[in-house]
Amino acid sequence: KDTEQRQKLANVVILATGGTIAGAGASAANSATYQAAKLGVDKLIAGVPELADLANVRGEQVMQIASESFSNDDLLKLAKRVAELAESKDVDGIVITHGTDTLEETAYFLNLVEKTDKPIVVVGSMRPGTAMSADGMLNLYNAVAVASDKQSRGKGVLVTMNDEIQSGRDVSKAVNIKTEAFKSAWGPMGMVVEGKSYWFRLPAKRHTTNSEFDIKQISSLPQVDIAYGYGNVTDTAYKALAQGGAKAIIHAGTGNGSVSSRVVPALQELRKDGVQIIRSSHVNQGGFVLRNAEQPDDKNDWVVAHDLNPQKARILAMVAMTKTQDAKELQRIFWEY
Ligand SMILES: NC(=O)C[C@H](N)C(=O)O
Repeated sequence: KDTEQRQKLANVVILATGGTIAGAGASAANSATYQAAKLGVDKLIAGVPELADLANVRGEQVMQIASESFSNDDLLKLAKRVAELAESKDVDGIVITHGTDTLEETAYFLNLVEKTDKPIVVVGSMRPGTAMSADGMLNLYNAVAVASDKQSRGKGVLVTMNDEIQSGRDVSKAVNIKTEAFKSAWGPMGMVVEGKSYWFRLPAKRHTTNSEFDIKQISSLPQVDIAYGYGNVTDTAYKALAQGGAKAIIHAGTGNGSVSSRVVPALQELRKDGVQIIRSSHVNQGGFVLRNAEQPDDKNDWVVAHDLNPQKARILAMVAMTKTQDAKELQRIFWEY
């Protein structure tokens, strides 16, 4: 392309972290059996030559891992690099290729801590590039399309999977074997079709430039762990997590974040010892925990996670606890973000 045409296109940086979108299987029939995090970012970009029609694209390999192994240090490393790039005058948008298992956690983390209105789009795939009907190429094409579109600015961190534009706050991996894997209880924000975005909704919760959190002020994250609620549950896991150093425990509760009578006394004790107790729900898609329903949260000084699933509640608790150790203040943050 001539220089004049190139100058008109947006500059998009692709930060690669691994996942199935960079995966490879033994044969084209292997859609589910393969190794994640094999291909480098240059190969990913070379695999979709049409990206050059959308933007001036360059890649950086930030890490090369399957996303189930993502650590808090990895989150910080990635978020700090995103912040540096977002400040650069010659970057208009950022795409992050990521494994789908914890993609919803990273997208929400970035949504909370990046102080920019430039588009940040997180993307993955359900099938490796070597499989028949691989979904990574189109997902990546859509991510670059959204990241280079001025309309995407100021809408928080976005996720492009299966032709949909989802809010990084709301979206969650709800299905693990289909390409239609990512859903939000509140619906997608828009669609991308043939490189063009169509928008229908805006996020109502605080994010990015309107967030009180800033990655530049965060150098470490407190330990927050999750324990699961089910019939016949005991308090063993909760006590062990606290003993292991958890500053907050997310209760991945049944229904409305309900807590078994066998577990309640231990959680009241742990709260007295300074551990934050955050009631979330593990119902698939559409958990919604009400304060003082099911449990007397005011009396116990516990927090409810609102509509955040347990893994997203962990992210918000870690970020919030870089600023406050007060349960009432944590609750305000859980309502607002
Ligand atoms: N589809 C995927 O990307 C799954 C993979 N285990 C990952 O999260 O890295």
